[in-house]
Amino acid sequence: MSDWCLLSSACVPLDTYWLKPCIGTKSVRMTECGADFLHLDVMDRHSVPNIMFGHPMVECLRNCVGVCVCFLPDMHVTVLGPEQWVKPMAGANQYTFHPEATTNAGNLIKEIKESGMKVGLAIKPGTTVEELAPWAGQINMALVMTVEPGFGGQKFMEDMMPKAVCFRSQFPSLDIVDGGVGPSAIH
Ligand SMILES: O=C(CO)[C@@H](O)[C@H](O)COP(=O)(O)O
Repeated sequence: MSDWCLLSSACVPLDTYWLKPCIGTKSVRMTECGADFLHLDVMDRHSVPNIMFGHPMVECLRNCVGVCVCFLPDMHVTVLGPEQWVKPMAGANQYTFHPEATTNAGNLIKEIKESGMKVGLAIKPGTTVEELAPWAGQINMALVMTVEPGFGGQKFMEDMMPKAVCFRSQFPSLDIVDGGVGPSAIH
């Protein structure tokens, strides 16, 4: 038997040591610059072709950010079976899911509220306002996606604006757009 071995050090980016210098510091900076809350994209590769954040991140971020600023994360959950992550994410401020990903949006809204979180409903570019409207009276945020979910840095889809305008006129406190919002999109 040979007498050597390789030593591999685990780098789990889910403790404050790893998070604080990157996401933690950036989150604090965004809040100091005027962001009202943090929007954390949760992706599972099945619902969108990307993987991002998991529920342990809520706790870790709270530990490294919460001491400095008011920690109000909105978890934008773009996964198959969004029901399964409600309890693990119960420390977040808001749980935003896609009605396209569940067969029982009404029940999920109830579960999220019972877990002490606000409710957001997000619609992909291909989903109509009509699919979200029936829930408008029960939610805190309607997220009209202005990019296809999955990646940051995409171009703002101007043709989604009629949906936002429609929500703003019917439910003045609700609509918000997500994706590609930068100086060129704000006019
Ligand atoms: O939910 C998503 C993408 O799936 C969005 O939240 C984007 O992550 C927004 O990124 P930017 O367009 O602002 O870079």
